[in-house]
Amino acid sequence: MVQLQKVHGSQNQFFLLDQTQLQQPLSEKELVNLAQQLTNPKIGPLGGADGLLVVSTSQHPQVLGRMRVLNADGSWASMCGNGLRTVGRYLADKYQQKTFKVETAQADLQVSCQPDWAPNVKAISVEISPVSFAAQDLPFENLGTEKLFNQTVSVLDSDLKFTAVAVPNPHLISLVSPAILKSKLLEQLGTKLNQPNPYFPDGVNVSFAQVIDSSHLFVKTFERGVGFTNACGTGMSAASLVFALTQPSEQVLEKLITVSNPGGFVQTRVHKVAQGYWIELIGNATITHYLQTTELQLHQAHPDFSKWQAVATPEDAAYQEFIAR
Ligand SMILES: N[C@@H](CCC[C@H](N)C(=O)O)C(=O)O
Repeated sequence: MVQLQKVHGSQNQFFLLDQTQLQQPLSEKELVNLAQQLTNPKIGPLGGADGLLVVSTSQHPQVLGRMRVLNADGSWASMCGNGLRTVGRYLADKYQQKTFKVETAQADLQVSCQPDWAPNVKAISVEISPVSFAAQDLPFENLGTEKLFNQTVSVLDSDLKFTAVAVPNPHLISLVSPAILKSKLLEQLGTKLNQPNPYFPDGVNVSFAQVIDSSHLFVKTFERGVGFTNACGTGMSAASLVFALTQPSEQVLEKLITVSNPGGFVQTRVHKVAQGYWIELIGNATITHYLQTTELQLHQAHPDFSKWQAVATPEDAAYQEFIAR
């Protein structure tokens, strides 16, 4: 039998598959198909999810494992902050280690177990990096600039100021008023920029952030390859960086920021180093269910999810109680 997990970070939901359990690891094509089917709310188990996290071995020295990320639509993502916390927890449990690195598409990133936020609410801190503002790293084009930093862009909106930043997955961030946050604009922009468009050829995660005070943001994200999610870890990290850099009078660098989101909250800290910036992202890493299936099922073009066994853990109830408080 093979065991998968259903996990979440701030209720950004994923299935987690450790390919090292399999006699024959899934091919790239099989992984894409599995992600599309598992995450589909109409046919996937447990109401689907936002993505599939794929764990495998890493050949890099001093690294505990490798994480790859598939969005719900089957596109690959170069990074996932909420996902890395849950993969970090998985590897911490598997290898009984508290501080280690995980290989991701562009970098080996630091993970460290934190004290539980509450009984049955495990917390993990992860490194979000590398950070780049260069157009070719998102990529974006036809916006009349090589770097989009706190600028209006008439083809996107006449008033809002945008920053484009790769962490390293691509994000477009705007600090907005509560009225804009409530409007349809985020959905309209997210939809426009995640279908074929002249500006972001690979799509982009779009986040609106409301500054609540100098140590508190609220961030909502329309994700590339998914749509609205309860939270986007890299989006909240990117928004914290944009807040720190565009509002220097708030002196946010190196300080803990609480970032609320529709699924709960995380904490971030923006660090300035010689090479630029990196962001620390701290938040829950919750296992909601263990799923059992056969290796044969995973290789099927149309897995029969009615044959998969799901066992709930007490962790989601604990998380819900924690955020309600
Ligand atoms: N939810 C994630 C980001 C997942 C990938 C993203 N949709 C992309 O395509 O870049 C997070 O927590 O960071």
